[in-house]
Amino acid sequence: MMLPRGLVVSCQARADNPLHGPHFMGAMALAARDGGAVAIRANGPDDIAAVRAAGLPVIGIHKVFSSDYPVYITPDFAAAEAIVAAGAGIVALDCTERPRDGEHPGVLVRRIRDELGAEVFADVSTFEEGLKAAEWGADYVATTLSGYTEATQPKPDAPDLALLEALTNRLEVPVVAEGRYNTPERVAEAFALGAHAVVVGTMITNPREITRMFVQEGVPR
Ligand SMILES: CC(=O)N[C@H](C=O)[C@@H](O)[C@H](O)[C@H](O)COP(=O)(O)O
Repeated sequence: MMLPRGLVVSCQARADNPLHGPHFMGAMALAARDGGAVAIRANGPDDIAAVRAAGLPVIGIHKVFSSDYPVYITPDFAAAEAIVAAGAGIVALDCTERPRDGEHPGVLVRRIRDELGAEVFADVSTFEEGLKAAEWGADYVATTLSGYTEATQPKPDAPDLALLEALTNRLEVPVVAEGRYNTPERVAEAFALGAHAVVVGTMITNPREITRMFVQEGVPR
């Protein structure tokens, strides 16, 4: 198992974010490592190649947006291949069975393991999706997509601890908590419920959103 127990920091910034680009994401990864992160989650070959310099295991994703399909996190085999070539030892992908421009997630899980020799990190939104992903052979199951699929909307402010607990109670594979874990207390709660690791993104690596939160919640109107 490549992913140690502990805190994973997601270092991602979209094109509209002033911190977009491998230079900034590489620096974020070094900061996260120095702060005690055990692994980095990053998007796309360029950022993945840059965050590798931190020397931690990399959970790679490849976001490919489409106007026709809802699935965008590593939707096909070519996307997975590109991020493994860039240095991701673990490939995260959308394991919901929603329509996608790519292979069925069960096929992707098998091919990523067999043909690319990488571990598979299944991003799911429901208990049933988590069970299926584990059956397909995923190495980790994560709550990443809870709040982001039709079945789980509207998106709550809090993380989906109920889903986390249901999965940790049932599955043998390590379960990872991800999505809206934005305080140390919430991270601690996830470990108490049996999470193997917790992924934190926005609240560590997105200063624009952090600033927005301080302004919205702290500054009188
Ligand atoms: C749904 C989706 O596309 N999630 C993405 C997955 O990589 C990222 O945008 C999130 O930032 C990440 O999951 C971490 O979550 P949070 O930023 O809430 O700590």
